[in-house]
Amino acid sequence: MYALTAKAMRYMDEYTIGKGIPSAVLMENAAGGLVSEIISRFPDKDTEVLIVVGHGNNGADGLCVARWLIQLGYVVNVYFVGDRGKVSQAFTDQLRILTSMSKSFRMYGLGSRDDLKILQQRYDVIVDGIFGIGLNRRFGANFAKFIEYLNTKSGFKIAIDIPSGLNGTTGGIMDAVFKADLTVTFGNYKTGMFFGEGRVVSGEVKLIDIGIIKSGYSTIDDKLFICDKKFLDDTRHLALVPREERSHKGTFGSVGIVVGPNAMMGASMLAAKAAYRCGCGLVKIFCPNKYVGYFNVAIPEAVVVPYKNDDITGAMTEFASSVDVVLVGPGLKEDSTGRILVKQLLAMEIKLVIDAGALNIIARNLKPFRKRRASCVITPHVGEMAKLCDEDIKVVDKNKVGFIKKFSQHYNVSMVVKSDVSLISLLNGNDQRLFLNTLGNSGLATAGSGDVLAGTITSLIAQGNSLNNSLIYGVMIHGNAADKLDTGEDARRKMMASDIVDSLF
Ligand SMILES: NC(=O)C1=CN([C@@H]2O[C@H](COP(=O)(O)OP(=O)(O)OC[C@H]3O[C@@H](n4cnc5c(N)ncnc54)[C@H](O)[C@@H]3O)[C@@H](O)[C@H]2O)[C@@H](O)CC1
Ligand SMILES: Nc1ncnc2c1ncn2[C@@H]1O[C@H](COP(=O)(O)OP(=O)(O)O)[C@@H](O)[C@H]1O
Ligand SMILES: [K+]
Repeated sequence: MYALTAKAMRYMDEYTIGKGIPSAVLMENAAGGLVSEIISRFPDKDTEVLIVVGHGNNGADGLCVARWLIQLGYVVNVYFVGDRGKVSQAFTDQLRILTSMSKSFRMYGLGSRDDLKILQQRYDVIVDGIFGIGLNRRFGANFAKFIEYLNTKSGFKIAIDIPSGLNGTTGGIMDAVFKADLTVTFGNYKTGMFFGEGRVVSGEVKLIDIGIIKSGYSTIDDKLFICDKKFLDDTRHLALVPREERSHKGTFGSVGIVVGPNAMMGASMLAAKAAYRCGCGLVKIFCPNKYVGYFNVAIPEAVVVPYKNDDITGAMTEFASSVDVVLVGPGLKEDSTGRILVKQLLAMEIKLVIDAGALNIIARNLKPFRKRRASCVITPHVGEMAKLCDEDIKVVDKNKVGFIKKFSQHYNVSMVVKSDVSLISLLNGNDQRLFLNTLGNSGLATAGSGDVLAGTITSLIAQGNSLNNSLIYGVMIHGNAADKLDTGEDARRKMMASDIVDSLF
């Protein structure tokens, strides 16, 4: 299941229609899905429903929903807020069917001042069919005022396909936006529901299968595969190597964590704990002599390998060669020793997870990264990604899909760009696949949760999983750990990185 841009979704609609499925059938399927949602939440036939329709196919969906509800015996009023001269063919067809089947039906909002009273009534449910994915420009003050008026009304608010005023691709708001409690979306999620204001204004999102023909996806470049709980549960056992019963600690691989001389030690400690919690057999920590005692106390399960400042490179080569995968970056300072450590690791033929401070070092000079011999994955948050791309953070944040796509291809690296909805790019030769993670919650917005993710991914690699699977399942398992703790707003408020470690698996 994908999230698509508005343009790609229109293409998929047209592709499906071109394969012989009439638009009216898609619309009937869409309305059927939406009506089922209303019935399950409002089974009482006395429920009063206001459906607001624009002149396009989103409005046509609204008319189709009205017909179903009227037939089922609900109390329904339909209010038109479009341009009468521009109604779409589907709108005309749906209106004709509706008026033929329900002789007493009357659409309000066509000019009579009395119609305002209909709008001002109290409704149990308000359905928004003003704009869908056809919204392609700002709509100005009148529409904005109307939508804002709807937002002030009481009643459960349902958006058809996407909330009117939300840009289906970017999540930006065009003048005003309908604030939905529920969005019933058709065929695929729209990318705009996950970016910008999208998550907030869409409310709960229900995806309805309307019969879109799947072969059309193959030509769409920017599709984002959705990583949700169902995908994690259904595929985890297929993607990750099983834990053998006939085993010893060597069976499950070793993680090496490189700690710099002026490090924030807590970050490496969290990563080390997460690595153990995710099942690797051994965690080794390469750190300055002066830190040995702290690590021994904080994480007695780890093997601490101290180094002196006079032979860092030799000691590190030996250390990195003694483990299955190395993690560098959490807590790492951008000083001269940090730079030496990163440069050295990039030059080695090892498996490497690069995070945080190490990414900032790489961003200053991308040449060694481009020429690296290490097979690696990188885990920047949006700020680190902006540095890597030498761009303003706001510019990157607005077009994360574009930046991850390009960077991942250009530097031939699988990666995640972390945020409230993380994006993942997996490379397999020339094949690039993009994913959007929906697991996790605002409890993760706490210092150290990125270190826990880095430890999680590194541990999965140590156990023999591919870099790509470790990256994507690491992100999902990390988000799921936070979701397991999420019993409500207070639980999200008090969540700390250490709690997330304890909730892994
Ligand atoms: N094509 C199909 O067969 C299907 C379409 N469906 C529905 O159709 C919707 C898309 O319909 P449309 O493409 O007709 O467009 P919309 O109904 O989303 O947009 C409304 C109309 O407003 C116009 N418009 C755009 N921006 C405007 C602005 N700023 N001010 C004033 N008018 C503006 C557009 O030209 C369009 O005619 C989907 O969101 C979905 O609800 C679904 O029923 C699924 C099947
Ligand atoms: N609001 C949120 N909803 C879901 N996940 C979040 C949210 N905020 C942060 N995260 C996740 O938490 C982690 C934070 O990582 P990062 O920014 O590197 O933190 P730190 O450097 O403090 O460890 C990422 O995996 C990110 O996707
Ligand atoms: K809508």
